[in-house]
Amino acid sequence: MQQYKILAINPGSTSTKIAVYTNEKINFEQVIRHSLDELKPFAKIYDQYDYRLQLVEKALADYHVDMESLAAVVGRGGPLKPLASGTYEVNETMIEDLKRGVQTEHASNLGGILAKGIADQVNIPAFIVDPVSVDELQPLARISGLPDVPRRSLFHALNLKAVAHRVAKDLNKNYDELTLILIHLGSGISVGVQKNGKMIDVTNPNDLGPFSPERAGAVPSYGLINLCFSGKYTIEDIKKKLIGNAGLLAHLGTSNGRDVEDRIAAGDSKAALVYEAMAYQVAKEIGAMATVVNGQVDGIVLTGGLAYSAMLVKMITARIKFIAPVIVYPGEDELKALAEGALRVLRGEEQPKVYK
Ligand SMILES: Nc1ncnc2c1ncn2[C@@H]1O[C@H](COP(=O)(O)OP(=O)(O)O)[C@@H](O)[C@H]1O
Ligand SMILES: CCCC(=O)OP(=O)(O)O
Repeated sequence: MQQYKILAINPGSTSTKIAVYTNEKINFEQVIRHSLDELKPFAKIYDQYDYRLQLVEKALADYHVDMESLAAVVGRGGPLKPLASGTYEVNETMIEDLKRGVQTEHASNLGGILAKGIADQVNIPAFIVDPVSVDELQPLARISGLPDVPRRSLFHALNLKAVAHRVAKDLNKNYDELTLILIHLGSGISVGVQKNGKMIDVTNPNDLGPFSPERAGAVPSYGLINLCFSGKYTIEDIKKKLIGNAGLLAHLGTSNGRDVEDRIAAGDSKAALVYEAMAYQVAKEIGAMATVVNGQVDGIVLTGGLAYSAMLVKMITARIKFIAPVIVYPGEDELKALAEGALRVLRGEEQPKVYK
């Protein structure tokens, strides 16, 4: 069997995760952490490019990776223009959109740019897979109460699509025939419903749905308007308040689920209330998504870091198990999902999509 060595890069807000795979087998994985102080000098996400590139190149050198041995480099895709699910070859149009953050600033905008920067050094293709702007919303799901503020499809597409494929395989069912409610329980929380292989409705963890360890989710709009026009905050302050300094962190001073559970075990009633409120909001959103498909749900899938928490999974499950069986796939394997997306193209199983 032909051997393809692939470098996968997943830039997050405080880390850059990299891994090298030979076909489906991992050779090594490294999480490069970035402290707030290290990132402070960079006004925009793209300004971090050289800094992160050097760290990735150093990691490759430390692991003695011969760049000439790579068949492709693949990065997590950012909030590009709304697009279909799949693997895309990184092109100049994409690079321009990633640089300027065409929909919004997000660390994942660096994924495709870093992949291309490294791939070009050895003349191999660079790809992204299932970027956060995968958009398969049905028309009904796009309408909000304000015509000039439509609902947008921005979510943990890479992890949720990969997990949906895993569920189909494990249940021995056809991916396209399953109806699943899929929930990424990470530092942000996405809740979506997938029917016939398409995520027909989903909450953007940065502006809708449940609150999460670091983000506000949907907040009462009147209160938010008053906050915005109080004169106390700039637009950047408000964005940071909603995305990064909200949720568990705002209520409890930590975004770490394990710390919250330790506090609950020690009798902290505020921690218990807030943690249960997060589970309650997740469950409510799952209930809402069940109505999208008239309750005809094959499975509810909990994934992401917080799905390791037996306590949280129990609290959510108690409220939703009447809808459909609950399936738990803790953690995320986005690096593997990236490598697999690149492999499908290298093996000719899938045509790379072209970003326009
Ligand atoms: N065993 C655990 N118990 C409780 N919370 C956990 C556990 N493992 C991870 N978490 C929490 O999961 C969250 C991070 O999830 P993750 O999927 O890694 O995030 P991201 O979406 O940012 O990649 C953090 O709040 C972390 O504290
Ligand atoms: C923009 C939606 C996806 C998302 O929130 O990703 P992160 O949790 O990695 O910021």
